[in-house]
Amino acid sequence: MMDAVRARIRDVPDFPQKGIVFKDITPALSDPAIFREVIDAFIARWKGERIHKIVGIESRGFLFAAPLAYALGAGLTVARKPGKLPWQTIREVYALEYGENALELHVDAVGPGERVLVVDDVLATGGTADAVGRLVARQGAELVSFSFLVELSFLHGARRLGPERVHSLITY
Ligand SMILES: O=P(O)(O)OC[C@H]1O[C@H](OP(=O)(O)OP(=O)(O)O)[C@H](O)[C@@H]1O
Ligand SMILES: Nc1ncnc2[nH]cnc12
Repeated sequence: MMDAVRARIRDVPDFPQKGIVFKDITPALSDPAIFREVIDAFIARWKGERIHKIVGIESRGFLFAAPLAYALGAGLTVARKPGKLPWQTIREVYALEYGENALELHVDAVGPGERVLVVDDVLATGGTADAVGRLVARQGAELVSFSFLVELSFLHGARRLGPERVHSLITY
């Protein structure tokens, strides 16, 4: 299981800067059978978990959050880079494997009583997902888990997020 998907994720050395080995997921998306296998695996993990809303993280997280929300019958919302969301927002700053950034969420994106799943393509240091977890918590929603296609375990992002609330389809 997942071996065919793993085979379609390629390493790109020194992208976007020297010393980073970038996991390029685009070959896994462009093959229809592989893309289906990925989305079906996310669905299999989260169906029956009463997820009310999925937060997709800009930008590659959107690719998985949207079909998963559709399949689960959950709502979809987005955590975006600063200045992209038109309504009133809250913001959290975070350090990335390569730099620093911030993410925003609409104030009414999630709220009390909602079971929320945060979805992204890659878990590296966990800084990005942790920031989104803080945004969700600030709005009083219940953060059920974080779910990723790829986890780079040597960067210990799961330790940072809390291993019991981290799910990954493929681990390196
Ligand atoms: O665990 P971390 O160390 O925080 O890194 C993981 C994040 O980095 C990448 O996003 P990036 O900021 O490159 O944005 P993109 O998806 O728009 O390319 C990736 O898609 C994750 O969101
Ligand atoms: N090495 C990596 N490959 C792909 N996405 C990433 N996001 C952060 N680090 C990454």
